Amino acid sequence: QTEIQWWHAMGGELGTKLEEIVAGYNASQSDYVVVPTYKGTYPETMTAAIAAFRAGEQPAVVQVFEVGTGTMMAAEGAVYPVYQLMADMQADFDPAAFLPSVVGYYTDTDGNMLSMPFNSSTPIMYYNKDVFEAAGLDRETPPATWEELESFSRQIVESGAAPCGLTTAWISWIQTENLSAWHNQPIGTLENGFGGLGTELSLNGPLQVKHWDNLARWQDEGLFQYGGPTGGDDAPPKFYAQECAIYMNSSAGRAGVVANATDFEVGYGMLPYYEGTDGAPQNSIIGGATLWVMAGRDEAEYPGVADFFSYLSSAEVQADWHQFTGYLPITQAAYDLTREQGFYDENPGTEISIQQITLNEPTPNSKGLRFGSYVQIRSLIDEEFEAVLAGDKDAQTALDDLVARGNTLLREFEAAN
Ligand SMILES: O=P(O)(O)OC[C@H](O)CO
Repeated sequence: QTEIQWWHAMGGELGTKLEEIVAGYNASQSDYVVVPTYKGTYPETMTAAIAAFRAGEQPAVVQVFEVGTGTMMAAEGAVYPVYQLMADMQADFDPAAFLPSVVGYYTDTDGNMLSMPFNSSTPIMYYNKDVFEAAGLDRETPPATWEELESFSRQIVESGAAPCGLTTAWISWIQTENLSAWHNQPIGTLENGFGGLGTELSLNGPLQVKHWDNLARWQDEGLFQYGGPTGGDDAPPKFYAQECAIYMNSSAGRAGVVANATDFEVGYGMLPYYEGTDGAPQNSIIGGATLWVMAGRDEAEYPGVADFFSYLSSAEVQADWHQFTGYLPITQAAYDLTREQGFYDENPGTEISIQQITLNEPTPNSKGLRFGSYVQIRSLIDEEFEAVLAGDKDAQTALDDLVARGNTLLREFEAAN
């Protein structure tokens, strides 16, 4: 049997489910054994894979979050593009089977799919229906706008129903990148970087400034609690423990919510938008990750990788993964199967992610982003946001600094590629 190493970043309930899927594949045939290894957060997993490649110790497959796409695309020689692998191995693979918003993110300018969609998400809102009711709010109505979210949070805190209104995962992905797409605002030139390496960041506009200033003010007023940098690991427990009544996270935060938020009823909603913003709400953008195949492994492994990918994208496996985790059904067939199985009717709120990502035809501001060195730029986003929370800078200064620092990284990346 040929072993295939798969490095991934799925912890908690998601990691357990991933291992279950791998076990299902390994039991389904006897030529290959896929060996999954958890390598930490998305940035840690990607950094580990790049370092391993330099040392000649790369795994055959690595899970890379969506914002690593620009860097991986530029790493020619280190990756074996998926469209090429599937053609070389004559594997069962139809890019048209995937949802358009997913395919668009991972194809090159010639329309070739470079990595294998596996876990695509989008951020949504979760809220505590019981706390809403205790605060005198309608338990069936989540806030639709940021203005409502502020007043609901105030009512929740002032009534004593919960000590905090809002917490959120991912300041970068949710409160900056998706905030912008949802309001049809750019975060960079050249179609958020899709148009080429000469792109510059532009996420210091009035919308982003207003939002970061609001989050800092809401923190000072006791309405908002920060969940920490990168994915914001401190946010989920605040929601589970009923400390914060409203929580934003990946649609795949659902697996954790189902397992841990067991003492109260959870409601789901779309992301809020600022009243009176032209074009809002637009559509949210995808997150999550895809599987990149690394070059330089023993040739015997690649047919197995192709076979495993075909298994992973089958409607049954995808529908099961989608239903358990909250990740999007990445193929039309998995979406149809899930609906036929009655899952959306039996689990209200589980279709919000798909409705939100397809709410409107994506614009150049809302189809996603593609920047080199974006993993580092995300760290800058966290750093500058924390400076605003600490009262060291106002949001305009922090976002101006972020643009300047990020553009330096983009110019270095452009020069190196
Ligand atoms: O938590 P995930 O897997 O939905 O990913 C969230 C972000 O897209 C990561 O960049």
